[in-house]
Amino acid sequence: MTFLDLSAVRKSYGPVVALDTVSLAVPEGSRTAIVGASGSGKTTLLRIIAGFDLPDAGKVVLGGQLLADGPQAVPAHQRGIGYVAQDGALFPHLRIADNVGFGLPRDTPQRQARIAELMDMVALDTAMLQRYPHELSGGQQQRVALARALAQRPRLMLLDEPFSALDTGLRAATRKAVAQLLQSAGITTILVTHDQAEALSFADQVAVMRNGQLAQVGKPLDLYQRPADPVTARFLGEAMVLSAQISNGWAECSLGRIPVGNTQYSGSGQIMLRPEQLRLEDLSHPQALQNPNAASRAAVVLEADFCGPTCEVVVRLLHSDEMPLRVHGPANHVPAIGAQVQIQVIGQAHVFP
Ligand SMILES: Nc1ncnc2c1ncn2[C@@H]1O[C@H](COP(=O)(O)OP(=O)(O)OP(=O)(O)O)[C@@H](O)[C@H]1O
Repeated sequence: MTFLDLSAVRKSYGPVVALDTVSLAVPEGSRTAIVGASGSGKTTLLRIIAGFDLPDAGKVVLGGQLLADGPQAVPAHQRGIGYVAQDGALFPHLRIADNVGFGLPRDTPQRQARIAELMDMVALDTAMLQRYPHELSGGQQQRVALARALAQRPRLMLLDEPFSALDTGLRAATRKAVAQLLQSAGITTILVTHDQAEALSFADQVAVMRNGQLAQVGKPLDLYQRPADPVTARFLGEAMVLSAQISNGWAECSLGRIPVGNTQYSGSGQIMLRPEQLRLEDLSHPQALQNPNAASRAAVVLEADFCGPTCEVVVRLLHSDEMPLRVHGPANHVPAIGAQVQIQVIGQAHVFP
């Protein structure tokens, strides 16, 4: 069931169109990630949902309540929406206890118990309550910011790049913990990020923004495997886009014949393969020689970089003027520069509609 419904929301700052007729349905209890390049309108959209900015036109409805109809709007503090900013925005001069309890009534016997309960929810030790924000790590500060937002028992939680200041390991762990916490509390959540991997792993719905519009909205796997266009494809991860002649469920391209997923289309078009769909095989491998696409898939290694668990190899097809292709291979087999190899294609290619 739709919990947050945005319809035809528009917002301009002078001549800059920040949001251009954005409509989005967010199901109750779900996690939606809004992902897009810098300046695409993500923060503007979040601020309009929170009530910090007003739309020029369009409606914002939450749980059946009309929050904004153009510039007619319910004020931010009456919306029941939690907001966690990029830097956590904790009050530096207040101890953690007062940061977490900032919006809670003072002088009530329940206050301390509620603060302790919130610390427990975000898996922080209550021994930290007497410290100041600068005495906590970045990840701990983000959890305090989340606890402060949860204190209001929000109907909807908005997270604006809350993990971006954390280093890689802490970032993934904090993201996972926050996702689990919000899911178990049943709080509908919207995460804004410019990190596509973060969006794909956090959310059950991903909305890709481009130039103030939603380019595509869908489930993470659907968007990754079946992007609407090459720009969205490349935004969500590495993608190889090849010209092809498509008919009867097959694409003829510089890599030979490849089965395609969406078979309705026929004619000339473009197909996409992800790097994990390509493998390199030694040309002397018996399977390589038997492959009917053997000639078109022969390639020479241009670059091979060892990257820890994998190696990244750039190859050029021997019998085509196709741009060099990037392949992720196992780290225990880094091919030599100049070696001749054969490309294996795994699974189906995606045809751009
Ligand atoms: N207060 C403002 N005054 C004027 N222009 C603004 C204002 N806020 C945002 N903009 C413009 O609106 C557009 C969308 O900005 P927004 O901050 O929503 O993008 P974003 O996708 O969140 O970007 P980033 O990832 O860099 O935070 C940009 O062109 C930005 O310059």
